[in-house]
Amino acid sequence: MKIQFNNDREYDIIAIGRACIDLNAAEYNRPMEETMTFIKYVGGSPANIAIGGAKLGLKAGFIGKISDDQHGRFIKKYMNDVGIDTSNIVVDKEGHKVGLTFTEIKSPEECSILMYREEVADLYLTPSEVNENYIRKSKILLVSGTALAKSPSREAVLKAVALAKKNDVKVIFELDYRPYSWASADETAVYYSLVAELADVVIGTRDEYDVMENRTDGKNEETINYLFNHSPELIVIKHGVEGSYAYTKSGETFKGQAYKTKVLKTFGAGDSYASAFLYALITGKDIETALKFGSASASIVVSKHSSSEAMPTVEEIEELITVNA
Ligand SMILES: Nc1ncnc2c1ncn2[C@@H]1O[C@H](COP(=O)(O)OP(=O)(O)O)[C@@H](O)[C@H]1O
Ligand SMILES: O=C(O)C[C@@H](O)[C@H](O)C(=O)COP(=O)(O)O
Repeated sequence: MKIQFNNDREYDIIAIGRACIDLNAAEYNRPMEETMTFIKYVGGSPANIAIGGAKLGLKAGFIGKISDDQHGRFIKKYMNDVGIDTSNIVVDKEGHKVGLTFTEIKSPEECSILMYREEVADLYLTPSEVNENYIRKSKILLVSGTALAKSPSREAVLKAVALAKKNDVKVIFELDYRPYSWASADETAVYYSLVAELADVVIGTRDEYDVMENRTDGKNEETINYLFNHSPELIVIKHGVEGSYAYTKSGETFKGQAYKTKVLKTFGAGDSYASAFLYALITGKDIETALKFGSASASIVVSKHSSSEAMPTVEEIEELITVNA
């Protein structure tokens, strides 16, 4: 099965949500309390996915809100420099700052992130800052679940999803669950299921689907039976190093294997996976190949220091797949 996209569109992918700052521990194998130096990168899951896509050659755009300061300008310049259209990134005029994510690398297996997301600019994106004329130019609208955590960003995203559906733009919902911004598990489940039911493709980890279903120990079969009663035609459920599954509405199941690598840190896997998986779908590859692209991209990024800057090229991904064939 292949997903059909509108090929007459100027953009391959427009992402909506946060563009932030990652501060990744420069010193490895120690807790954050003992980490004194951090290296700055652009971060934020949807920004990382757009950056990954642009590095693979996709024409990408971004809808979001950044701070009117040095960090906001750094983000915009970086995104421009990698070829992302930033015309629909709004600069906040009310003093809201971009989110910061500090990362801790205690060991390759034991990594964590610490997010500073109080009153962040991205959650102040308003519906009036979402433009139909922009969204209609894209094949895909990539929605990050975190952008649903608070109003007015929540309504801005719901407007974007409605406009995408009206204009035959495929809605890809990356569950991207970050507990920090949400008021309660019930609220998260309400908005996650609302958007998942409207999306064409849903991507998330098993744990994130449990958040959507407001349960623990959920089963993939139950998740797909529920979602295939609604709009989704493709559902991707990731299981960390155990690999990932793609399910199609027509009843096929595909399994993607993780590629072994020398892991430096575990974060960045999900965003690199999503960008390469979507790249493969957009360029007409089949789902099995898309799973390989996602897994290979993630394998490359977990072996490097950043999430955004480390995003691989098509050649690097293809080489890894070939070596492991
Ligand atoms: N330690 C690892 N080594 C190699 N590949 C990995 C590793 N961890 C994850 N991956 C790859 O990244 C994909 C997404 O990882 P996962 O941890 O499920 O997502 P997230 O980062 O969103 O939590 C996996 O399906 C796998 O292909
Ligand atoms: O999404 C964020 O705001 C933080 C990211 O930029 C950070 O690099 C990260 O945690 C990525 O992890 P992933 O979701 O496993 O790809």
